[in-house]
Amino acid sequence: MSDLSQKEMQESGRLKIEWARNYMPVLNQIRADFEKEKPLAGRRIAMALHVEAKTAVLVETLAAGGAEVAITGCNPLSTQDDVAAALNTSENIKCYAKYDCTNEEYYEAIDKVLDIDPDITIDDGADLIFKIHKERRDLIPKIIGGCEETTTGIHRLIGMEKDGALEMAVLAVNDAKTKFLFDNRYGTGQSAWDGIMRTTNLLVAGKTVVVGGYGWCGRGVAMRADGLGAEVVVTEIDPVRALEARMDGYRVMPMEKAAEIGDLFVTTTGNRDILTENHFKKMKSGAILANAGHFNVEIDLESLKKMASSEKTVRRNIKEYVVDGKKINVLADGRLVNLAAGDGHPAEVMDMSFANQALGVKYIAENKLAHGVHKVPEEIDNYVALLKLKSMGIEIDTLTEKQRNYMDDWEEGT
Ligand SMILES: NC(=O)c1ccc[n+]([C@@H]2O[C@H](COP(=O)([O-])OP(=O)(O)OC[C@H]3O[C@@H](n4cnc5c(N)ncnc54)[C@H](O)[C@@H]3O)[C@@H](O)[C@H]2O)c1
Ligand SMILES: N[C@@H](CCSC[C@H]1O[C@@H](n2cnc3c(=O)[nH]cnc32)[C@H](O)[C@@H]1O)C(=O)O
Repeated sequence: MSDLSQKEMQESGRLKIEWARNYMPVLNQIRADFEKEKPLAGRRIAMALHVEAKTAVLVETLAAGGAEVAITGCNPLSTQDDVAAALNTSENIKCYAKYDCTNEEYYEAIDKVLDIDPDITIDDGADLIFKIHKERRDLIPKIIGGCEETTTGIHRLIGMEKDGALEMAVLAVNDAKTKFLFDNRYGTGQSAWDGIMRTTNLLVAGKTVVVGGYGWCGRGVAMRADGLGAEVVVTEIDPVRALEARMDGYRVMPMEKAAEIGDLFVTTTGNRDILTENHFKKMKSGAILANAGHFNVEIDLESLKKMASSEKTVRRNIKEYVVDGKKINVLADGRLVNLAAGDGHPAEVMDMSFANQALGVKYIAENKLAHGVHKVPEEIDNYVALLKLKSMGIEIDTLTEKQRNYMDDWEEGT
């Protein structure tokens, strides 16, 4: 990509954005409404999201609503530089993201985004909010609210709220039904496999796939592995989820045991140390490890590096570590395999996630929210679902008055 001229980069990014936009009907409807109503006129929005085509469609929707937007990445390996270049040609949008940036560059870009002096933030992992609370506290009085895209980000913000440390309102976008039921499950289910398959060019059928965590992402990853012909093993720490995995037809066991039989491991927990030294020692030669959860600590790379007698890149986005003469392959440096080694979720699911973001930002702009973590209002969730159904040409029934009364009536029996 770096061999392309700036103009070619912009054109390549623009084509990607147009392609994604064609499959994001809900966000397109919201954009049309925003263009007419300008609900974000005069607003300054700071964003840290994966900078790729679908995110660009969201950014342009917010700008169409009248906002000035500054954006950077939320993962050093998920930025697509051509999309970033295209965004920088749009009016009222400034993009600071860069693929494969150093830690220093990553946080410098976060600072640049915050220099817009935001009244609204949009995060994926709460990087902006943490920076604001720790180092840019002068910004706090002007901020009217923020949106958080992902499960782990919300867990941490709730932690901050409990400690009395959260000094702004945040909308928990991940927890909207039209987000996590589709994005985390069907999105991660498809895009993690897309990333793994395009990176390895190997067959999934006949392999033993170990999925770490059976939350919404884990369910999607397990379901699609099953569909591709793998034998699926799930590891969990939550007894109810472990039971669900078993009843959904998968084998359940501790990672200690799964490590011995897995060909391919996918972590989806949002936690750390899911695959560690003990497990690496037990793995078969040729084992492939990928992370589709949160940061690059689900796979304990530090230990793996220490244990390995050698380490080399054997294919783009695959690092082979030799441990006791066995080859252990890690995809995308343990970062999100769907974004760092793929193009992220399909446009149709990001359509709903980002519709919640756009309407969430409008909601923050129009309501004075108290400090703390707030739910996305049910009306927004249902509106997104209805628009999506409409775009798919699907109609549903509505309750009659008689049915409504019957459901609530405690006096009606058999
Ligand atoms: N790759 C992506 O594009 C993508 C998309 C959505 C969410 N996420 C991220 O993926 C992670 C999971 O999200 P989710 O919505 O599925 O969350 P979730 O809370 O529904 O699921 C996480 C599961 O992991 C389990 N778990 C925790 N520690 C474990 C351990 N040590 N061993 C085994 N299981 C363990 C939990 O019990 C839970 O069932 C989060 O970090 C989220 O931010 C990634
Ligand atoms: N910033 C952290 C957090 C995990 S990202 C997980 C989030 O990424 C979002 N996501 C997945 N695919 C895409 C995409 O293609 N574009 C933008 N966001 C995406 C998805 O909504 C999910 O909640 C990290 O990079 O490690």
